[in-house]
Amino acid sequence: MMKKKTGLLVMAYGTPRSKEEIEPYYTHIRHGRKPSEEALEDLTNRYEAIGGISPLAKITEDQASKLESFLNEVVEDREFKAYLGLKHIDPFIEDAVTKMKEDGIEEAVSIVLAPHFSTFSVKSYNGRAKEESEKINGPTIQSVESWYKEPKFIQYWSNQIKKTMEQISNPEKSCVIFSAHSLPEKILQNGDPYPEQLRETAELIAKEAGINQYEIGWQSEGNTPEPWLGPDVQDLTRTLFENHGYTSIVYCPVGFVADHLEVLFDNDYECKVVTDELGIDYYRPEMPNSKPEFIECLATVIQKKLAESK
Ligand SMILES: CC1=C(CCC(=O)O)c2cc3nc(cc4[nH]c(cc5[nH]c(cc1n2)c(C)c5CCC(=O)O)c(CCC(=O)O)c4C)C(CCC(=O)O)=C3C
Ligand SMILES: [Fe+2]
Repeated sequence: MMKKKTGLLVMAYGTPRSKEEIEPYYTHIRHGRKPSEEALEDLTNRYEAIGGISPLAKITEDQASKLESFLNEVVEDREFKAYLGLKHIDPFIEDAVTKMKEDGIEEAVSIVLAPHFSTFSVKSYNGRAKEESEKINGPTIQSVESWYKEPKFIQYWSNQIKKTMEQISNPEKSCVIFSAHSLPEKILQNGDPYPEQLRETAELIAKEAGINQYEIGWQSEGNTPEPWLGPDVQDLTRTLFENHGYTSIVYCPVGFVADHLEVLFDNDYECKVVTDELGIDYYRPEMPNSKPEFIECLATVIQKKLAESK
């Protein structure tokens, strides 16, 4: 059978690969404005605290290449080639689209390695990809908009929670916090679906895992004067302890898919400072990374997208 060559555009946030790359990366996040010495030092120290640099670069590459292999095993009529396109560091999203064009790819499918749609995140990834392909008369791109309720994703987290609950001696006094990256509250004015999608993910996972003590929290908010979505996971931990006397908290940062700064620092360090202070137990199930069941989940999402246009 003739296999249709298909570009697999895998988009992700990106991370510095060395200490030297922290400044240009941070400058890109800040729309070209250099960070102050102080802000740069603060970010460098946070990377230092998780081992010098983030494991994210390697994990993202691994996720993309495993997804390519998996799809090539299960899909008979296509030959996928993965292209990594990053938001804040090279290879940028535009670089990936250009490369696909150079490689003679006419048809592509894209996915963002973040489950929930927001105008701040997924919309800008997909917009940049489309804009570039229009500019260079490049491949047509079918974009996955969100995959926060894909049953295999729900299954992944519910299995992780069940495993964690087995380690807890009195699970009836535990609470699960489902979280995602906070965004400026102004997204709500335009009816952004992001908070509702996180709520839906949480409800589906809780039902599947058979838990009824859970809350939604927000984490990693930016350092700007405008209001951000709350409650913040650290504040929420204190409130939950005061109101319910929970003896353990299970942090599930379901808005992310890998071990990176937001999880390894904002959860594993910052939230743990709070649970230690309160004298309660901290749990954080394993992130999906490139575990086979997660790669299969992403492949299913891609296959469903491609089936829509048949
Ligand atoms: C929605 C969202 C996701 C999830 C969806 C997605 O994955 O797309 C995400 C993921 C990530 N964010 C990351 C890193 C950073 N994000 C920052 C700053 C910001 N993030 C924002 C949003 C998001 N970020 C926003 C609104 C800002 C404020 C500046 C702005 O308006 O754009 C800053 C600046 C300093 C600071 O504030 O800490 C850093 C270093 C890393 C890599 C970690 C690593 O290297 O291990 C990852 C996966
Ligand atoms: Fe971020």
